[in-house]
Amino acid sequence: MDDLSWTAGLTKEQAGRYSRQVLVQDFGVNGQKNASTSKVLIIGAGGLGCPTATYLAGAGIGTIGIVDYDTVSLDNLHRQVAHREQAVGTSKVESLKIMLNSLNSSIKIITHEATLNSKCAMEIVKLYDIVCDCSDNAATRYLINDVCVLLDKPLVSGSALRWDGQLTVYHYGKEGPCYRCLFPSPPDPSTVTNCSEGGVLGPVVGVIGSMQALEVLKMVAGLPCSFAGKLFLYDGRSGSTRTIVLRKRSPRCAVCGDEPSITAPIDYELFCGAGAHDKIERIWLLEQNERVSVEEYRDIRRIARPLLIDTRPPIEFEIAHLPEATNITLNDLSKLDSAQITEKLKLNATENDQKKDLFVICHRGNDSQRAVKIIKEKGNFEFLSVRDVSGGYDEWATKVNPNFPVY
Ligand SMILES: Nc1ncnc2c1ncn2[C@@H]1O[C@H](COP(=O)(O)OP(=O)(O)OP(=O)(O)O)[C@@H](O)[C@H]1O
Repeated sequence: MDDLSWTAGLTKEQAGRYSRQVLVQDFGVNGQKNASTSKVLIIGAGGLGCPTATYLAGAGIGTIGIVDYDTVSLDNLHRQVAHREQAVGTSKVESLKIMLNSLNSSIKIITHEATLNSKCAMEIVKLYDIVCDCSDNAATRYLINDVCVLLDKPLVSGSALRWDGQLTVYHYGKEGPCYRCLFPSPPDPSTVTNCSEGGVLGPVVGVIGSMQALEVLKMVAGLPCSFAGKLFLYDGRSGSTRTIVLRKRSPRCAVCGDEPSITAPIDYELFCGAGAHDKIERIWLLEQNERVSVEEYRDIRRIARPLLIDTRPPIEFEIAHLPEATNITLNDLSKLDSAQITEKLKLNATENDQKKDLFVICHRGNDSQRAVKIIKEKGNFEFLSVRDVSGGYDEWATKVNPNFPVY
């Protein structure tokens, strides 16, 4: 009788090494066997890539590919925990490979010391089953997204800045949106910042990178992903988390829509504009008390359906309003209690258990400020934040949608 007949397909070495995760219900022997034949690509060997790769190597993912063009610098070490002082000045992919090999010599590590760009991305990505975006700039995010759609690969995407982190799984399951469905056009460089400007705390990238690894392990075990079609937000400062249900795939998306115009990688530096490199989107990282500009509100409603109160008189509401708006005048707002306001907003049944951000809009941005004050004074409100849209419908018509009727 050989070893395999009584270890249900795991070798003696595997059964011993991975026993503590094989014992986990729903992961089990099947998850472990799948892990050993899976090929996962990690793009970016930095703050997110280090923890993601480390946990995947520890878990026994059979083949791990790493792409990065950069060298380790001293100011990387506080968060890029796989790199050591002696690696400063040397290639990040080599430094990470050395660490992963020392953790688990039974897996294969493939290094791609290169800038992932339109020329090489298809050739590299097609070698793998699952892709982790651990990069830090808009051009690379669009590139990875498009290539994953074109090659039909699931994409586990993370980002982090200052105290905050985000995670989502794109292009997994038929209805899930891709990055481009949510952000058809690149962020305005003036509204974004990066870690070298804004800073980032090491444990925040540790949390998000670890979660990226966990989503990969669920995929290889054939379990549902927790964040396909959802955006996980982590505020490390307050310790709070929330999960937003994202919009479904857009039939008009340029890459995954019904009639895609992008059928091969494009020029992403050009698409994102000069200076887009090393940028990270700032959406959802707004301070709680900030008013939102009409452009910010436009970006927020692109990725989720927000709750919106429109305080204008009913006759003006009838002329035109945003589809998500509920009409509650200032007068009515002052008479209603918090529960009645919530009831009027008719929280979406599938998101009932989730707290949401509430926005208020009016004609020019004056009443909306009063409304925010009134709602906050009531206390006990059910919302994560209450903010108004600065400039109201007037600015919406000038800066976002020139077809919106002005009166
Ligand atoms: N197109 C790309 N091809 C290959 N690697 C990339 C690409 N875009 C970003 N990266 C890599 O992704 C990693 C992101 O890591 P991280 O966000 O921690 O920032 P960093 O560039 O190492 O540090 P800092 O922003 O502090 O200078 C970096 O190592 C970067 O070189």
